[in-house]
Amino acid sequence: MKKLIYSLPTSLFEIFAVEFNGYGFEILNRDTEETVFAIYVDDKELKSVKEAVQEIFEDLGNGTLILEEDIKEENWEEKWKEHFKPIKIPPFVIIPEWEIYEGDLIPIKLKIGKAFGTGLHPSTQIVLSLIPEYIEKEDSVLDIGTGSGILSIASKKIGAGLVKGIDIQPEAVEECKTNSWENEVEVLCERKSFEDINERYDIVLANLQIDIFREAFKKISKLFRKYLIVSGIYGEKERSQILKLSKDLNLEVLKEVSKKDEGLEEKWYGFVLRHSKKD
Ligand SMILES: C[S@@+](CC[C@H](N)C(=O)[O-])C[C@H]1O[C@@H](n2cnc3c(N)ncnc32)[C@H](O)[C@@H]1O
Repeated sequence: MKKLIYSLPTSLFEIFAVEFNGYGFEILNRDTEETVFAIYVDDKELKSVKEAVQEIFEDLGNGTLILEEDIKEENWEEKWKEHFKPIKIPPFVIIPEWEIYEGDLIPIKLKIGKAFGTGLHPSTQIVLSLIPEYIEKEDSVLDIGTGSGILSIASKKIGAGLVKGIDIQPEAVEECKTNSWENEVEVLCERKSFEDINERYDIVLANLQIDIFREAFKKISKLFRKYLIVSGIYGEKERSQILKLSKDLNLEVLKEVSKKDEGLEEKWYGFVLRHSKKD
């Protein structure tokens, strides 16, 4: 097992985290200028992980590997256990699968894996906070880019009917299945792109990226009946872009939520949209 310690300008860190798809980080130090973080990686994955990080650094035009050190295999799980504490986003609490929770919130148990959706990211938290308000009992839900399955599991736990979680990454689909099983809820986890979905769902959850929305918002907007919950929008520029895309498709903004991430200059945004009555 290796510990790779990297440094990035703080303004770029979240972009990196999204690009790197939630592999799992430990933030060692963060101020407004710089974020220092560690990635723990299996020896056999070392080369591919380092290359993937390097490629993103090149795209971002910044980022440095500070240190690479061996860590003992037996410390590995303990390391994660230190890092992942319960995250409360009422009415939900996200807990690592080894944790026992006895409070009043609705627990979502997650195994630590490679897929995005640990619950730490503001874009995930925004959707979680909107789910109880907009999903009614027995609503059908399509969770585009399900990652760990976190949003599908939350939907099911508050009473949704059929819930489908799709992702193009095979690891995500596996984690969606494992986590649904751990939480004793039935989610249909499938390896699929939203481009290949043709049926409509009451609710569509889409915590994706602006590039995807720019290219395929029309397609996504055809997949929901009641509400489309969009997240993964970072900063004022992307916010204006999504508002323009919505207006062009006659989608009405019912709610806008933003969340500041410590150390980052701009905020993350999420939106609840519905088909405008004029449609
Ligand atoms: C930001 S993560 C969201 C994970 C989780 N839903 C959450 O809210 O934490 C976005 C996910 O979308 C997936 N994705 C990207 N393009 C996709 C597509 N065309 N169809 C389905 N999933 C896609 C990625 O593999 C990734 O797992």
